[in-house]
Amino acid sequence: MLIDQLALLAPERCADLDGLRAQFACEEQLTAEFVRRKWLTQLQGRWLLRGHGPRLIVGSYVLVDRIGEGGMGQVFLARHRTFGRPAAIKVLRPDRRDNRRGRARFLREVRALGRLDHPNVVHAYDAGVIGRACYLVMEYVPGPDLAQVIASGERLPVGHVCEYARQAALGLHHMHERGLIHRDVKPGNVSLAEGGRVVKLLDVGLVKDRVAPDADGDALTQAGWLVGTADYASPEQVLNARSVGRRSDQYALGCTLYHLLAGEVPFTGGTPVSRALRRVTENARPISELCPDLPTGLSEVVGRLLAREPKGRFPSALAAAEALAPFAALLVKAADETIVHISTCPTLPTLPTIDGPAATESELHEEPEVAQQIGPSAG
Ligand SMILES: Nc1ncnc2c1ncn2[C@@H]1O[C@H](COP(=O)(O)OP(=O)(O)OP(=O)(O)O)[C@@H](O)[C@H]1O
Repeated sequence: MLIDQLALLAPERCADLDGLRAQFACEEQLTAEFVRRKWLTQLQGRWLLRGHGPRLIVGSYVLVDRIGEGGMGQVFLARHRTFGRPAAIKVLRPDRRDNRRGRARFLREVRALGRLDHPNVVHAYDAGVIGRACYLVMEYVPGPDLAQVIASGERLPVGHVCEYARQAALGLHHMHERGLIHRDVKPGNVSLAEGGRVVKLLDVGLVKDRVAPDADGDALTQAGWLVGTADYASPEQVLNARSVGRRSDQYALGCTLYHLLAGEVPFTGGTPVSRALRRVTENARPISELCPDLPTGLSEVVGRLLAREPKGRFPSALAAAEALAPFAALLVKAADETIVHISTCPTLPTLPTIDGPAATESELHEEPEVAQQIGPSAG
């Protein structure tokens, strides 16, 4: 049976299998029963029923469920087949596979992550190609990400926000030391792990490699700030994506920090493009006008991160982290409980687990669009 061959069931379930097999006429019914019992996820059930079971296996991992999709990739929750540890697998989107830029951006993320090793940057475990599908296996970061926190309407304590920004700055410093510029720092790319205690920078697909620039110059990301989110891009990135430097990441981090503290981005109103252009000619409204109760000195730190000229910012992301430390440490020391109370964020999606909700009959028979695209027979 395919389920056995793929070793999809947890070992403790296998003891009950013979009895169950006797009760069901065919493998399809048995698969549906496994999903009903939550021994298989809905994704696994759907793909098995559509005959795409083998595509659930990606290298040493088995796909568990779909986490989300970005401009470049579809991201899946997966489990190591031997060790059982979770991982996130990003697969280049089917519509990008024949696109030179799409592939280049994906491979750029793979190469960049392979050079990084820092607690505040998502770890890469593995990468590979199956058929035409490139994939990247990463540390699974359960979240929520800071965009989800903002969307939930929950206003985090200032100390927590500063600690998150401090850790993100340390992650950026590590990247900068290795010649990489993130270029897409925004709340959605800053995610939380370990119950909200640890920040992880995600999605380094727009990274600029100062050590080994791409053969096609920087044409790959000329529109980088548009690809990223215009509300967080630095003035120099708005003017010319090629001119970004390490301090551009500080500006984007400053916008992220501002958004978390004030509940809005530094420039509001108008269109995304008009907001981005205003950044070139205007200073951000001082955060102290929106948040008069911030601790003394924090507004200056935010203002320095948001300096229009890069030379007005901190000399390094490490210096920015050090400047944020006094505002972060005060509250982080006192917090020995989970920092972000996910249950109080009503809009956060439930992340899929093997014990997710049971599938409905119609969901089980949905066309597994993604499955068509993964695996040796996809190409
Ligand atoms: N290592 C990871 N662990 C858990 N979730 C992840 C991981 N990497 C990405 N994700 C989630 O998967 C989804 C898609 O991520 P991805 O990085 O592909 O795109 P994005 O940042 O949403 O968009 P874009 O690539 O266009 O900037 C997001 O919800 C992201 O939070």
